[in-house]
Amino acid sequence: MANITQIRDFTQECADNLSKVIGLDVTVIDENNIRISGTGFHRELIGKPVPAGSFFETILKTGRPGMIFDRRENGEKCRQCLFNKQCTELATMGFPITKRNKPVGVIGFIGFTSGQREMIEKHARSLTKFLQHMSTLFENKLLLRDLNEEENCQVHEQVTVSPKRYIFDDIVGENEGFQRLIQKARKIADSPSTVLLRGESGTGKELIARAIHFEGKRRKQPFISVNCSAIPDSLLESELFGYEGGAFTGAKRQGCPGKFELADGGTIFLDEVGDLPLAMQPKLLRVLQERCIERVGGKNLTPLNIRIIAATNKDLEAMVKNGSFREDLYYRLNVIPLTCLPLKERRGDIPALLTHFIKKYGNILNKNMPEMSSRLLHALGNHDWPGNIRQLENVVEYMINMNDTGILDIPDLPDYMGGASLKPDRTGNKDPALGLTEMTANFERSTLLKYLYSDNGTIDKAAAAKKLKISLATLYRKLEKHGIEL
Ligand SMILES: Nc1ncnc2c1ncn2[C@@H]1O[C@H](COP(=O)(O)OP(=O)(O)OP(=O)(O)O)[C@@H](O)[C@H]1O
Repeated sequence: MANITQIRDFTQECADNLSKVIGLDVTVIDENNIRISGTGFHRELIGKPVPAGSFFETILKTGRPGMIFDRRENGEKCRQCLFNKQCTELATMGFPITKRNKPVGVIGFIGFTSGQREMIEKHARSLTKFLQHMSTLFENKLLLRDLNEEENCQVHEQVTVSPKRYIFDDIVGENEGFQRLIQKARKIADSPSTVLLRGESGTGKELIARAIHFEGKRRKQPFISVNCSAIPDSLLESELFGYEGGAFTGAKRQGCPGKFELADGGTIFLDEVGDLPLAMQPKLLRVLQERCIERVGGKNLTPLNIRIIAATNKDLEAMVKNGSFREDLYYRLNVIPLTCLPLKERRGDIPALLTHFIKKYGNILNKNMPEMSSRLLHALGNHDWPGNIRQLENVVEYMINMNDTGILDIPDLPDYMGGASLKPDRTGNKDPALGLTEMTANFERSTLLKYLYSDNGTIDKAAAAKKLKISLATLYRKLEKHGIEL
């Protein structure tokens, strides 16, 4: 269950803005008497406890708002405070922040000058009302967080409000095409425009969607991920758009917000958007066009401020042609198309990805970082990777679990990798239907890959050319012919 400390970025942002507009200092404390936000003098005290016996502590204990117009005259309210003698505040007012009727913090205004003291006295009523509204806003924020966490654990695991924060620096890959993609993604992180991520499964689409969100202006707001293909058609509409109380049998009495509402202010990631049933497509189109939603069983439109990032591995253009995907929706989604390259087109990134995953799973599984034999590196560099980076990651996780020699090698590979076919000197001639030309090309490709890696696993083109008795220029030509990017 969320506590006020978890929304301290938000409370600080509110405190800063309020202070700027109203001209008083603002502070917020949590249920343990720790100052979590503050402006002016109190900014320096964030993270520290407020003095024992303070006026704010009393508000927290009693759950009742209070004010001191002039500390010099109403001194009795501060008598218990340990800081009483040194305190330079002239006037103050505080309002409890409650969650389900229980005080969980206090928000208050403070005046240090006589001008500020007069302001508090003169506008006491409206300032109290204002603090009350702020307190309600914080409570709503906490309740929404709880709801998100609750939803996260519910039946539809595919719909997540995930805390996984990725930034572009977490994304591994030096391949030129991949770097171009990252540059474009960085450029549009702050923009509100819709993004359509394309690419095979496991190529990093969600990772990039998260990095766009967490490096953009919306980073402090929710990132809601929805896998459109995993939610039964009958539930999809209420999951996405929410429902009003009594909208259908079994509906919660108070209704329920949908994922679009939960993403308000932030980003919704619609994964597998190509699997959205035709009947749902006009509803998504409406959100894209009008930026508002209507709950199931509702009569009102709710305006939303959301960024939409969609992803698919489907051939949407072919789907538009055969009528299974609406053309108008396709164009609305395809504003900023970004394509993630399959691993086979960026094999040069395999060593760096392997190192990255070895480090990751070495840490997770609490094992010393194992090394990798160069023949395993050759073999993995040469594999087809139909499951792309996700498959590569799974293979590393499996091997680290199984290995106890400290050096990962071919025998550590999972059986489903087809052990023998991964031997480093494989020719790739598994398919009996291949003709001599393809067999020769496959052999040439795997030989190039085999020789490119030096014994310590690094790539050495000059040494490879020398061993293969070809010039460096010929080596480059062949690498290009086989689409090997290093
Ligand atoms: N460039 C990368 N650097 C580090 N890890 C990566 C990279 N690309 C993908 N991964 C990892 O690979 C896994 C799959 O990535 P992700 O879920 O983003 O792929 P996807 O294209 O969205 O897959 P799907 O289409 O199946 O949903 C994740 O664990 C992710 O962390």
